[in-house]
Amino acid sequence: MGYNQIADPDQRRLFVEQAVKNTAAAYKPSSFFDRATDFFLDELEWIDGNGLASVEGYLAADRVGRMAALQPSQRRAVWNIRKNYMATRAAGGYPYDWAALPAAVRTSLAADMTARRYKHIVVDEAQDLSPESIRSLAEAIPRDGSLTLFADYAQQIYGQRVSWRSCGLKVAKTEVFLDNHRNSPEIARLAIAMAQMPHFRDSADLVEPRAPQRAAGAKPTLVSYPSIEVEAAGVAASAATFGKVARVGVLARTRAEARLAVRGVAGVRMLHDKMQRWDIEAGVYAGTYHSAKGLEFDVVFLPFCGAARCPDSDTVAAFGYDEAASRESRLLYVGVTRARDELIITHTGDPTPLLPAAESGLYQVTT
Ligand SMILES: Nc1ncnc2c1ncn2[C@@H]1O[C@H](COP(=O)(O)OP(=O)(O)OP(=O)(O)O)[C@@H](O)[C@H]1O
Repeated sequence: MGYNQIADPDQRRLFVEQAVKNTAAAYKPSSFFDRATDFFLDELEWIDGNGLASVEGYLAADRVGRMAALQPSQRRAVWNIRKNYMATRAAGGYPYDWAALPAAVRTSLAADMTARRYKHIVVDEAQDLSPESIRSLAEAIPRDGSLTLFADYAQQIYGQRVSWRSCGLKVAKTEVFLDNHRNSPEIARLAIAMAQMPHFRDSADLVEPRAPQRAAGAKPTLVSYPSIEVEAAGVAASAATFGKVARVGVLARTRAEARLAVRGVAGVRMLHDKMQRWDIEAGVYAGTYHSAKGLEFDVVFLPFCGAARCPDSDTVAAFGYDEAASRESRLLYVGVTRARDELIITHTGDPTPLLPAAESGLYQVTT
């Protein structure tokens, strides 16, 4: 398998768009095929992530999450899109995409009788691995080896919404980590309240942390602004001030939003997904919630948490409100739990309904 045989996400999107058009042409006109490409991308990724190799298996599979269940005829249409996509992709010179790799790895390993290279595998941030990825790792170790996964289900942020318990593996031992040594009690209290909100809860895999271990600090601050421009300028000015003495994270949904909220701040370091190392000194760091996964800051700003922008309208259009709310609140949860001492959440207009209300007593509210 060569690296250049794997379709990258942009190529995958183009091939899927084409496959939706090709498949729709064989059906009577139906609004089903007008759904956002993100919806089809997500559904195909879910099929691969669960290792579903036949239409019967797909028709019988339960889907975790809040999206309205697809009708059997719609699932058959998705399966036809998948077949068309795979053929179009292969004809384009790409026998694989990233979602298809775990199944391909499993097939290779099943035929590979040579000694396994690693006896023990440890994975951090495993909540976003699909069942098929976990199975492929389990098959990469010898019978007397071990696979250890560290995962926080509340931080599952790559939309697949799979339960890692559904891998069918024999679990030798489960250890639950309940202590929170990172967040101040006030920040942890907000995170716990978020995890208890109805749109957040949807899985037995969620473990609620116990009361925080650290000394008391300040309540998270909720700041209201009259416009997005004033909000961005306000965040940039405060982040620059805090950044002289502390590690400050400015986290948003997109890089563009994060950049907007630190415009004009000298020496900002942008976070990115593939960071190999992370500077530990004081300063302002900015990036997406995704890129902040696993990191921590003394002070965190979460700008643009107004109801008009959160949940994101494109995500709502692709997946429906309930599923979008569930996904987006996990992103916010990752942002909230990056903060050690100070958390400043800002919004224009009403605050997002994905956070506990301004009147909950969990914040200092300022305008
Ligand atoms: N037993 C402990 N006593 C004091 N501090 C601790 C202890 N364990 C961890 N910490 C501190 O708590 C913070 C969070 O720890 P760590 O990064 O291991 O958590 P995590 O579960 O990987 O977090 P996440 O998955 O949310 O990124 C770190 O600053 C770490 O130094």
